[in-house]
Amino acid sequence: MRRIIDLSLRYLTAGETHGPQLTAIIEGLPSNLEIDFEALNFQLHRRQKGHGRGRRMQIEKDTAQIVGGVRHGRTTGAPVALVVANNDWKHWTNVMNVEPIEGNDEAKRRIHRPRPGHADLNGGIKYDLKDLRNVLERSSARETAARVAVGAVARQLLEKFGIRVAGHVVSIGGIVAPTPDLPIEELIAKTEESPVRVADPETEAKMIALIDQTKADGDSIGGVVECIVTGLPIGLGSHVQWDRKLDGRIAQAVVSINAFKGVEFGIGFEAANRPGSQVHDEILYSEERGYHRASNRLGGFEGGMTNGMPIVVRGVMKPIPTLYKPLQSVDIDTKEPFTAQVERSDACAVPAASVVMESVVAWEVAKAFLEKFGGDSMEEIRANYDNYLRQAAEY
Ligand SMILES: Cc1cc2nc3c(=O)[nH]c(=O)nc-3n(C[C@H](O)[C@H](O)[C@H](O)COP(=O)(O)O)c2cc1C
Ligand SMILES: C=C(O[C@@H]1CC(C(=O)O)=C[C@@H](OP(=O)(O)O)[C@H]1O)C(=O)O
Repeated sequence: MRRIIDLSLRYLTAGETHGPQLTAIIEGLPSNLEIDFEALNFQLHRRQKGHGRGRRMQIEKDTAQIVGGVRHGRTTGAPVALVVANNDWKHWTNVMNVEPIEGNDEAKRRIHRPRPGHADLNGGIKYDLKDLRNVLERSSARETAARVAVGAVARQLLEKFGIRVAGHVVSIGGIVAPTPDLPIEELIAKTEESPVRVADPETEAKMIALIDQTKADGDSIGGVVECIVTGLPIGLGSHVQWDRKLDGRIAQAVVSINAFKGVEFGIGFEAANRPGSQVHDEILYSEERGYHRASNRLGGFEGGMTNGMPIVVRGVMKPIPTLYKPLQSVDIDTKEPFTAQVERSDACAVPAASVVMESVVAWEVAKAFLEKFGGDSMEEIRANYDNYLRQAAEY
């Protein structure tokens, strides 16, 4: 039998939210990529911030340890293994290790009243698990800490080729931030210190007040986040096969983030309301810039390929499912109506989610980059990249 070996860049994560740690393995990185550990941990730190998060974020101080594939600060070409420890584990060892049996303390922690909007009921039925904690533990967005660590490595690879990934919050609970028409460096600087990751102080104050009110009401809110990727060559992704279209792959990655329900590129759904003349980006040519566009309404993609303009992608996050004033549910033991179980929870995680979105987008772009310019070492990739840029400049 012929075995098909997947040589592309890939990763897997493992670990439970209240288990000892999260683990990620990245396969397919080239050798000689310098890893900046401080920059990696900075991304994890950014994901923990944001107004509206619950107490868990005060317990955790996320840092990644690299336990494979890196020596002397550089990748060796071997799989890179990363772990992020859960500080909270020490409070959960009994709950995680002792089976809940009628009458014991752990039985009180068994989850049997599924939360609408979370994975509890579907996961319980699918995997035939009578303690819905077995679903919650893995469906928790704690897993996104591992994805941010992985995305931070992808970012570092992209940065070596001048490709930068940034993000910010567009709206929270219906409050929309004015569009920041700023160069990417200024956008990062202006939104970085904001507890809701917006550039405008007035919007920031309104969003904070709404999050506080929502929390006081025992409710939750979602929002829209935007990610921008600059410095891209033309031609990442491909039109020739459905699963090689990079916009499609980014869409999948974005909607895979916990609580994300939709995605759009450039003007997105607004394209439905305009004639073509106000949607398509006219093609220009100059000696110094080569082919470029008069606008970027399509968010950097045509035919599933980058067109050299920045990728602009937005994702919508629904409100957090766990409500302190819980919704109607059913007890899976008795089938009687009950309100859903309440677990410690965030009221709004939109600012944190914007960092997760940057990370998954960085990953998809890095994967497409290596598909096009791939080699076993950074030096080989650099040579392939330079050669392509020369070829494209002569086109
Ligand atoms: C950064 C982040 C933090 C989250 N925090 C919570 C939380 O505290 N409580 C909760 O119920 N859901 C939280 N969620 C959302 C759930 O993880 C998510 O709704 C759940 O896994 C079900 O998946 P789905 O919403 O994608 O269908 C969070 C999501 C993200 C991205
Ligand atoms: C742990 C994180 O987010 C968690 C995501 C989450 C959920 O249901 O998705 C529920 C909460 O879990 P806990 O009950 O442990 O506080 C959040 O804190 C994190 O982002 O690192």
